Formats: sequence, C-alpha cells, structure tokens
Amino acid sequence: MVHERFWQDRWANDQIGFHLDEVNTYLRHYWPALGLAPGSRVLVPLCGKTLDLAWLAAQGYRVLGVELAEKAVTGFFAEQGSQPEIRDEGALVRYSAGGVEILLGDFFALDAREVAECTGLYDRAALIALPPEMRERYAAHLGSILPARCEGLMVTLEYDQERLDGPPFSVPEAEVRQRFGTDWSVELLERQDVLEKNWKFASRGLDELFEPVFRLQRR
Ligand SMILES: C[S@@+](CC[C@H](N)C(=O)[O-])C[C@H]1O[C@@H](n2cnc3c(N)ncnc32)[C@H](O)[C@@H]1O
Repeated sequence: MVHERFWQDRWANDQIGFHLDEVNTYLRHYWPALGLAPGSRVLVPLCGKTLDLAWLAAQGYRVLGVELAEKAVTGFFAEQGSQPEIRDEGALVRYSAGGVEILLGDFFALDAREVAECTGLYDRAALIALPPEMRERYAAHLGSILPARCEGLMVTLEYDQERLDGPPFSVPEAEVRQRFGTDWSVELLERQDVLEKNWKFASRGLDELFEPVFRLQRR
C-alpha cells in the first residue's frame, strides 16, 4: 500500500520533521478548558511518537494512540524510559506502559468497541497527514467509532497547496467544517501565521502558513 510505504520510509529514514521535541503549546493551553475529567480515555490517532501522549498521561488521562510505524511506537516508549507490555491482537498490536497504550497498525482497523470509553480526541497533524480521499474516510471513521459524549482538539495547517505538495496537506477551515460539521460542533480557537517558525516552508516560497486550532464536540 503506497500510503503505508510512504510513512514507513519516512520513519526508516528519520524524515520526521513533524515531530516536536516539546509538548505542543496548543495542547497545554487549550486542553484544560475542555473540562475532561482526569481518568477519561483520550484517542490520539496517527500519533507518531509525540510527547503529547506522555503529557496527557501525566495529567491523569488514559491515552490511546494509534500509529502504523513500529519505529515510532518503540521509539516513544524507549524515549520515555519505559518497557511496554506488548500484546498481539490480530490487526493491531497493543503496546502499553505508564498510562499510555499505543495500537500499532492501521487507524482504519480500529473499531467502535476499542474506543467506546474515549471521551477525548486529540488530532495534531493527523488529518493533514492524509490526502483528500483518505481525509474523507478519516472523518467518517472517527464519526462512526467514537461515542456521543466525545470532545477534543484538532490542529491543522493552511497554506497555498498550489505552491507545495503535501504531506502535510493544507486543509482549509471550510473543509474541516464540511468533513466534521455533521457529527461534531466545530469551533475555531485560534489561527496563527507560523511561517516564521517553519523555515522549511518559508524556504519553499510560501508567503503564509496558518496553523488553526479547533475544538470539536460530538453532537
Ligand atoms: C504527520 S505525522 C504526525 C504524528 C503526530 N501526530 C505528531 O504530532 O507528531 C503522521 C503520522 O501518522 C502515521 N500514519 C499515517 N497513516 C496512518 C494510518 N493509516 N494509521 C496509523 N498511523 C498512520 C505516520 O506513520 C506518522 O507517524
């Protein structure tokens, strides 16, 4: 599968410019206002080895990441200095340690039973990692598996797609609203131009690079 090969190669070759060496600023800033009780389960689709998983666990949440690259999953636990318990569950392999579970495998293999207790959702650079036809599947899949009382944050990017290919793909606010607006109420929390902090994008001729942050609440 071309998509999977692409991401496996990115990880194999350490082309992981999306990975941050610190916890996401928007997560720290906006998550507490969601009012999700500690102990709630939080789904983090396409999680990579983000430190955000560890931050959420440190706030008392039960974190469920999904990621298809084994190197990302083993890398996360190694960097946390923890030894995960590993359980092969068929389509997905469960790694767990210290309040974080990561399911190794395809996000689209995740079923409603697995996320029945997830009342939190955190998507940073997951939707924008996918080409348009997969974004449609992604939104539909989230809508079909997550329970009614779920809410969370989504961090995307918006730039002139004519001047640069993805991933990360540009996903305009209108597309977020169109794809998620039926199942979720969508509130734009902020939309900063972050071009100056992203020299890779600046060096490719973009004039602006917006990073919108949305609050999503299941209807
Ligand atoms: C742009 S990265 C973002 C990672 C993470 N959210 C972060 O903020 O660092 C996208 C990640 O999604 C993973 N991925 C792509 N397609 C996937 C799929 N269908 N199922 C699970 N993981 C996937 C890739 O391997 C990659 O680690």
